[in-house]
Order: sequence, then structure tokens, then C-alpha cells
Amino acid sequence: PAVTNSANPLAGKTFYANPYYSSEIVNIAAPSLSAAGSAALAAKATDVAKVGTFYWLDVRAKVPTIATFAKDVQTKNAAGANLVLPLVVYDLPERDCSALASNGELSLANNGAALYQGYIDDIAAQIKAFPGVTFVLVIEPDSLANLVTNLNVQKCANAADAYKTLTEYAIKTLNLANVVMYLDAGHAGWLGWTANITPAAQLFAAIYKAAGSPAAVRGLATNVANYNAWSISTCPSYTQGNSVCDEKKYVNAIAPILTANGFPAHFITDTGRNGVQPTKQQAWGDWCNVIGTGFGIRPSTSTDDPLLDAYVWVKPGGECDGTSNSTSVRYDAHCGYSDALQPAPEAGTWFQAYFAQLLTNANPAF
Ligand SMILES: O=[N+]([O-])c1ccc(O[C@@H]2O[C@H](CO)[C@@H](O[C@@H]3O[C@H](CO)[C@@H](O[C@@H]4O[C@H](CO)[C@@H](O)[C@H](O)[C@H]4O)[C@H](O)[C@H]3O)[C@H](O)[C@H]2O)cc1
Ligand SMILES: [Mg+2]
Repeated sequence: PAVTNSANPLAGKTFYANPYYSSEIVNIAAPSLSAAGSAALAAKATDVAKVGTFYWLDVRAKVPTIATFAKDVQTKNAAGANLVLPLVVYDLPERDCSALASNGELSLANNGAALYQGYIDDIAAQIKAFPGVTFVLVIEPDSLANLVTNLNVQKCANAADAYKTLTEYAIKTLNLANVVMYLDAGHAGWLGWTANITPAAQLFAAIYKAAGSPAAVRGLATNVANYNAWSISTCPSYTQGNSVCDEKKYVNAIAPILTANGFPAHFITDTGRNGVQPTKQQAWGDWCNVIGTGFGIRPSTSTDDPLLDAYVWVKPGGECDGTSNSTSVRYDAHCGYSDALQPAPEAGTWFQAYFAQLLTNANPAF
């Protein structure tokens, strides 16, 4: 039977603007823009600080921060707000297995599987302590997508079983009444290709069902830390050969395959860095600190597609994708490409020039 469009659990909600991102802007970006004589941009920067972005739990040490944010959300909601708390679960052993820039703290050789289960258990404990707060979770950017296209990479092949069993563990453990989860599903330029889309849907559905079809798993998150349009009228040249050239086409192409495989999925899509279309990517696979980009559609649960629960800003604009310093242990060549803004600091750290680029090119403008 056709799956009816169940109600959007995020309808009418606003995404919490966490103090970590706003402090990066208020303490680093705005003063830097003022010092550079850009008083107007500095003022606009403080508006960006009010936008709700996802907070990335990229190390175990950040898990206790959940309580700080949850208390703030509780207070604000008690005063009339309608906030949900967006977080990214992002600490698998052998993380970012086909790249170098975002390699994580855990490895299978160093008890990584057990440590990851502990990380998930700690997140669950934090969430259980705030039953009145709704948490929106993106689960493990790039991980399952890498299992679709990069099993030829030794690090991915070695980690494949762990990625699957630990993702199942995560979505079973985080299957709580105050949680809405979206598995990361790469983007149109990664899994939207005819060769990739069905294997991808089958993998997502297999994990969903192996975990017992958790009620809290609402669907998939697309375009995380990437630059594709949600909807574009003409496919850009770099998408050659793939008619699934934007995220709306990707979502509408993969949804029926997922449903047919027992996973009635809905979606959220990252619009944090897709305001300028077409992009200046030299190749569609170029993912690191792409030049010429701008902040895109603001986060909202009012979308133009019943499959899309919300436009979201998952990758916080201004946080770096990876260092351009070729002597760094986490140097990935993609961050040295001609379409990558340089010089760039380590992944996750503040990249001021990139923030200024996004703000200058924002569409809609700030
Ligand atoms: O003509 N055809 O028919 C045809 C068919 C298939 C073709 O091959 C496809 O080509 C695609 C590129 O077009 C590849 O997509 C790229 O894959 C990379 C990983 O390998 C991704 O990188 C990740 O990006 C993340 C942020 O998104 C980072 O956080 C993360 O660190 C970083 O690792 C890129 O986004 C993504 O664009 C596909 O694998 C590949 O299968 C090509 C032609
Ligand atoms: Mg990345």
C-alpha cells in the first residue's frame, strides 16, 4: 500500500540557535569584519548568529554540552518559544573513511566500537533527562554514503561492518519519544547517480529494518556540508550525465525506492551553503571549502514538497571543511584544489574568510 504522508513532526518548530555558533560569530567574525572596516557586514553577522544551525557532537567531550543547550531550550520554550534542539551525531570509528580532513578520535584498533557505544549511551542519557525537549538528530554524515561508493577504499572496507552495526546501535538506543532522527544520505551528486541510488536506498532500508524500524527514525538528511540547490531549473554543467541534479530530484527519486524496501522516509536538506547556483565547483565531487558560495534558504519547516520536513543548516557556515596546509596529518588534497578557498584551517575550526564569503553571497541576502 502507498505510504500516506504522516504528519511532519517538525511542523511549526524553530531550530535552536546554539551559543557555540553564535559565540564564534559574536567573538570572532563580527570583530574581524569591523576591524576590516566592514561595519555593515559586521552588523549582518549578528543576524546570522540568530539562525538555528546543527551542533556537531564530533568528540565525546562535547556530549555534556547537550544539557546546557537543553536547559536553555526549556527556559525559552517556557517563555513562549517553540524550539527544537538540532544535533549531529558524528564520531564513528574510522570516521570520514574516504577522506582525511575530518578523521575522528575513535579507531576500531583502539577499542573504538565500545567507546562509540558509550558515546551513544551518554547522548541517550542526556536526552532522557529532558523529556520535554524535542531533539532533531542527523546521524553520521558521509558514513553510509561511503559504504555505497567507496568500499574500494581500504579504510572504508575495514570499517564497513562497524559502520552498519554501530549505526543500528545508535538508532535503536536513540529511539526515544522526544527524538526525531534523520540518517545522513549524502547528496544528489554522490548517491543520485543511477548506479548508486538503488544500492543506497537498499542499504538505508536494511539498516532501518535491522534496527527494528525505530519510530524515531523519520527519514534521511541530504546535502549535509554540501552545496547543491534544493531545486534548480537547469542542471549545471558539472552534473553532466546525472539528471538527478538537485536535492528535490534526489529526494523524489529515492523516496519510492525506500518505501518499496520498507522504509517510508521523509527528509531534511542542508541549505546552509547553497545560496549561489550554479556553484563554482570545478567538478561535482569537490567538497572542500568551495569558493563563491553563499548562505541559502533560512531554516524552515515550511517547504515546497510534502516529502521535505524542513530546510536546515546542518553544516554551520564558517566552520572549516579541512585544512589547506599540505604538511598537516589531516591534509586532504581536495582542500588544495583551485575551487577551494585558501589558506584554510583545520576541519571544524573557524574559517573567517569563508564566513565573510558566505555572508557576502547570501541568497536570500542578510
Ligand atoms: O557518469 N556516471 O554515470 C557516473 C556515475 C558515478 C560517478 O561516480 C560518483 O561521482 C561522484 C562525484 O560526482 C562521487 O561523489 C562524491 O563522493 C565523495 C566521496 O567519495 C564525496 O566526498 C565527501 O563529501 C562530503 C561532503 O559532501 C565530505 O564531508 C566528505 O569528507 C567527503 O569525503 C563528495 O561529496 C561526492 O560528491 C561519487 O562518490 C561517485 O560514485 C560518476 C559518474
Ligand atoms: Mg566533511
